[in-house]
Amino acid sequence: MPPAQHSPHWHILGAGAIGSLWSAYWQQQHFATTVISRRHSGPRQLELIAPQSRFAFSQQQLTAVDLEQEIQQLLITTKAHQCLAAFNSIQHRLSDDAVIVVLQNGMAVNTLPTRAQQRLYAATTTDGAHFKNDKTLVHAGQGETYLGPINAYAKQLPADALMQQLPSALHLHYCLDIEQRLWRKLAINCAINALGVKYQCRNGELISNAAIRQELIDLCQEISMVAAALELGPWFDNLYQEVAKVAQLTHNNINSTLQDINQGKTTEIIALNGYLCDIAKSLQLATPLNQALLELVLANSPAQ
Ligand SMILES: NC(=O)C1=CN([C@@H]2O[C@H](COP(=O)(O)OP(=O)(O)OC[C@H]3O[C@@H](n4cnc5c(N)ncnc54)[C@H](OP(=O)(O)O)[C@@H]3O)[C@@H](O)[C@H]2O)C=CC1
Ligand SMILES: CC(C)(CO)C(=O)C(=O)O
Repeated sequence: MPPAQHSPHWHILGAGAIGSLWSAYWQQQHFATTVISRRHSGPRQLELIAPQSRFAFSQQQLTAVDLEQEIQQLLITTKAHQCLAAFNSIQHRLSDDAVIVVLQNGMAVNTLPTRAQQRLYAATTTDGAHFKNDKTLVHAGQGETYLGPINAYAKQLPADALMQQLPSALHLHYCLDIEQRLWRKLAINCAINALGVKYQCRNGELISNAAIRQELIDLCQEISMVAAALELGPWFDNLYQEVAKVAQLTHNNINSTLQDINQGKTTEIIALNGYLCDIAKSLQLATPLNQALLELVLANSPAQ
């Protein structure tokens, strides 16, 4: 079926696992999408294996140089440390009133030099997606995605106007406190990921092993201290309990930082514990546990 008339055309910058997942579901709804790739131009045939469905889809790929069309709607799903460079590579193609959604871990969304009337949103997800091979994408866990406005112009657009453009197969929630949600995810990742690297363990062992659990509790206290100084709210007061719930729910997971290291990839650690340590420093707070874990992960990572 051809794309519905007047349906939005989404460009996806960072078509790895999450970006391709969104592109698959958009295509299922017959929305036009274009993937902006660092390396390739041309079509790509893929298959999505999801909890409730399985279907073939294709991606139209273009490099930033080959882009001709003005971008009106942009989803950014690079890793956090890739976000600014990726954004800068396509800036000139963005319309003055483009809608930009940044879905990734960390806070890089706050560094993007958007123009005054561009609408900037951030999103955070507990969906799980990975490529089984070059052509097969797996939507491993149906999660929840929270999305909300970052700048004043985005706040002016009614939530429905944006939500009806997004894939209906995903569990999406519009929220006005998206910064708070990003911080929650950041705190959870700061607690789980580097410690998982230190002990080379799955998430569940962080709470089932008494010695590691004590380290996790201490780490959570340090993160809560920073959150308290930033007045992020009572959710962070019982951070260990929140982290333990996530570790339990994902007990069989190898966290994404450990996976990146195992695959020889650059990790997002600078955007996680690195970001937290920088904020703490600016508040004159000491975060020795986060700092030590940051250094440990960097020492185990390929060049950042
Ligand atoms: N996968 C998951 O289950 C989850 C992921 N997340 C978060 O979502 C974000 C995306 O994760 P994920 O999809 O797994 O990551 P991937 O590494 O699979 O995807 C990132 C993509 O960005 C591309 N990219 C990087 N720089 C550029 C650039 N300058 N121009 C164009 N493309 C670029 C990469 O392309 P190249 O091939 O060229 O490197 C890659 O395809 C991360 O922040 C992650 O933490 C959150 C929850 C779950
Ligand atoms: C929640 C958690 C820790 C699940 O593994 C994650 O987001 C990650 O691995 O980055």
